[in-house]
Amino acid sequence: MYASGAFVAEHVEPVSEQQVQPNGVDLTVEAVLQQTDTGRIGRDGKAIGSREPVEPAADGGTDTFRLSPGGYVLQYAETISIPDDHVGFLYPRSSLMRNSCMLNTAVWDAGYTGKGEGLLQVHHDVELESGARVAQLVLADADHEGSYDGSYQGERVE
Ligand SMILES: O=c1ccn([C@H]2C[C@H](O)[C@@H](COP(=O)(O)OP(=O)(O)OP(=O)(O)O)O2)c(=O)[nH]1
Repeated sequence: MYASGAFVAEHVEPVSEQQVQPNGVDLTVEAVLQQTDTGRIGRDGKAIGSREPVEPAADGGTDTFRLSPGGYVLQYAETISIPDDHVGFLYPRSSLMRNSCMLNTAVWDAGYTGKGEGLLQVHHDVELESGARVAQLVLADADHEGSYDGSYQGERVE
């Protein structure tokens, strides 16, 4: 069973009322990166290629990422903590999809804490304001053996 948005909100920081949805919590854009060299997925390890930030344009006092078609790494602004007995899934906001963009995501493991990342595919020019809501995190009940102890534990958490 999926948890309510109010329950998910207890595991997202910071969170405003506007972000809390009936079934989940919206996450917002903190930064957009472009990969600049080769990464590697090996049998026993992996390496993430270097990335460079896309500089936002200052639009009447608001920072806006103006993105042309391509693949970008999007960094969320919120720290997520996936509680025991749950697994997290992230979906794009449908308005992003309706604007010819897609956010690709993976599994959010029980015990993970951090500010995660997603792959943003842009199929038509789009503008994303810094701090805009782009995705929704949901939590489902899940059995698990052990808790997340991988290389991304605590990422970007001060
Ligand atoms: O779209 C997603 C999905 C998950 N995560 C976070 C939560 C998850 O628990 C963590 C690690 O994901 P995964 O286990 O898939 O990473 P890996 O590639 O297997 O690396 P490692 O073995 O170091 O964990 O990344 C994201 O940032 N974005």
